[in-house]
Amino acid sequence: MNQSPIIALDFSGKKETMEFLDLFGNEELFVKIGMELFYKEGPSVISELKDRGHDVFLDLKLHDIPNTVKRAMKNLAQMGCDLVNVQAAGGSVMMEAALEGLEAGTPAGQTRPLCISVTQLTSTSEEQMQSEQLISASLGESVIHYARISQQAGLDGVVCSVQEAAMIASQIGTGFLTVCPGIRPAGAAAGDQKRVATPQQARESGVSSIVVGRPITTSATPFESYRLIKQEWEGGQA
Ligand SMILES: O=C(O)c1cc(=O)[nH]c(=O)n1[C@@H]1O[C@H](COP(=O)(O)O)[C@@H](O)[C@H]1O
Repeated sequence: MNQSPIIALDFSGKKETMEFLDLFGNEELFVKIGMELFYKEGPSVISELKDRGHDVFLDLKLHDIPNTVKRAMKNLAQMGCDLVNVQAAGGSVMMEAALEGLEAGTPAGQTRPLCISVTQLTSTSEEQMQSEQLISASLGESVIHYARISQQAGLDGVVCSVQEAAMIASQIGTGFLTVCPGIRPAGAAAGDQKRVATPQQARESGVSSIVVGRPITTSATPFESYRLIKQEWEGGQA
């Protein structure tokens, strides 16, 4: 998978999104389309981003009964995105169904989008997980458990925080993707994120990919912020 930091394009519409991307010139990016943008613009935003040469993570976090997820994934596979996701809490049968849908929908001659599951949102603390989801295990144990059932279902990896990534690599294997949001350069505001880490900590923990939104999208100089985060993530000098 493309190793560039994945930029979360959490914008309200296409115009704002494209104006933002124009600031990056010809840089080939890995971008993430979330619910806000997709629910406004629909599939056309994916093809426009692909036409601009970007890799696309479509982050809709599917979580429904297996039949519904399978049929939805069949449609998403036809949109040309590179990476999609589901909520691991939907269960292993739902995750298997997601893969079946993706395989059925992938046009002949193309590779199916990678599929990862969200374990515990990076905006969730251990205390909140235990009191609201009534999970008595630790947050780390819950993430590992979800990672294990996701791998058994055939998924390509998980979304987790940097804090759990090394444990997943050692217990599940390094070929299994760990895609980590909650990335904050030193001193940046955490906002609603609870399990945060710097790009350097992400690199040192061996995560596969980082997802970065507001530290880039709300910056006065987005391309410069992206460049610095990428440098720190790759281990170069800022
Ligand atoms: O699936 C995701 O992408 C995701 C999972 C998760 O556990 N936490 C999380 O923050 N995300 C997404 O990652 C992005 C993080 O954005 P910032 O907090 O602005 O950097 C947002 O678009 C979230 O929707």
